[in-house]
Order: sequence, then C-alpha cells, then structure tokens
Amino acid sequence: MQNLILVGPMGAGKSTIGRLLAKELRLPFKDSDKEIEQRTGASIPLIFDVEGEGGFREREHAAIADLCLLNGVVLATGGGAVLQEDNRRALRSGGQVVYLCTSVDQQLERTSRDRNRPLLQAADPRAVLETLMAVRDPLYREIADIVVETDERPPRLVVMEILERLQALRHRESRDGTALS
Ligand SMILES: Nc1ncnc2c1ncn2[C@@H]1O[C@H](COP(=O)(O)OP(=O)(O)OP(=O)(O)O)[C@@H](O)[C@H]1O
Ligand SMILES: O=C(O)C1=C[C@@H](O)[C@@H](O)[C@H](O)C1
Ligand SMILES: [Mg+2]
Repeated sequence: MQNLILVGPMGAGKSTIGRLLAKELRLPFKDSDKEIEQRTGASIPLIFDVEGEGGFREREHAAIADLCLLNGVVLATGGGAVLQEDNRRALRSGGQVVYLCTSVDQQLERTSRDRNRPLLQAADPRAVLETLMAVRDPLYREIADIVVETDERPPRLVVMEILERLQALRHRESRDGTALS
C-alpha cells in the first residue's frame, strides 16, 4: 500500500493532521522531524545550533530517503523537506502527496506559541515566512497530488476533506485507467 505524505510550510498542520489521519485510517504515523530527533538524540533547535541548517538538511535527507521506502504509513514531513531535488523525487515515488496550504497569517498565529522552529527565531518571522513561501510554494505544488486549504478549518475537517479528495482522485484514476485499456 502506498504511503500518504503531507507537505507544506511550518504551521500548516502536517504533524497534527497527519496524526489524526493515521488514526482514522488505522495506519502507523511517522514524522520526519521526530525521526531526525530520535536518530540524532537531540532536538531540532540543538541540531541547528551545533551543525547549522546544512547539518540538519543532511540528516533530513537521510531520514526522508528511509521513510519514503516504508509501506502504508502516514508521513508528516518538515517544512523544508521539498528543498532538495532528491527529496522531492523520493517523496513523489514514496506515495500520494498532500500539500497542506496555509496563509502566512495563519502560520504566524499557529507557530507563535512555541520556540521549536529555529528559522522563526528571527526579528521578523513574518518576513521569513513570506520569503520561504515564495521559494517553496512552487515546490510543494510540483509534487502534490492534491492541494488542501487549511485556513479557518479545524483539523478534523481538514482530515475529512483529504479523505474525500483522495477517494475522488482514486476514482478518477481508475476510471481513466479503464478508459485507456
Ligand atoms: N487546521 C488547523 N486549525 C487550527 N490550528 C491548527 C490547524 N492545524 C494545526 N493547528 C495548530 O497549529 C500548530 C502547528 O501545527 P503543526 O505542528 O501540526 O504544524 P506542522 O505543519 O507540523 O509544522 P512544522 O513544519 O514546523 O513541523 C499546532 O499548535 C496545531 O494544533
Ligand atoms: O520549514 C523548515 O525549514 C523547517 C520546518 C520544521 O518542520 C523543521 O523541519 C525545521 O524547523 C525546519
Ligand atoms: Mg511538524
């Protein structure tokens, strides 16, 4: 069975929605950020402190490569997992990719309460999020099978929409497959 892979920016809800989706589908849940922390034995802020973003991205690359080889899991990725082309290829072939789309306003609101995102420990987090979004939005879209809006929608509704949209996609794919054969 294919994996279900969630991509999107910080605060899109990948970890929150991934966990709920996995519960709903009775599938194991994996989170690449958690996997990196477990493998390293250190928190993400500490990895950034000691090794810089480059060190973190190397660890992320290794974790994504391994996690994408699993079968039948829901995988939440880190916000920057789409930056490396290798990662995008692995994510693409690792399963169905869901882009959780979120405005910068909502991202700010959802991330302002915790300090676990080193890239946002900046004087102007809004400017950081806007810059990241300009670079990354096309990359999320490049690999997404479906794009789901999460603004003004509680996590449970987002989960329902993902399930409905994936079902519609499967119907369409099987219909088109039948039409071609
Ligand atoms: N649809 C939603 N509506 C309201 N709040 C939400 C929604 N989705 C997530 N949140 C809240 O936003 C915060 C950030 O969510 P979460 O950690 O799941 O984001 P993430 O996409 O995994 O971020 P990161 O890329 O940094 O790991 C959490 O406090 C979560 O409860
Ligand atoms: O958007 C990003 O680059 C990041 C998002 C988080 O999920 C973590 O992977 C880390 O804080 C970096
Ligand atoms: Mg997360």
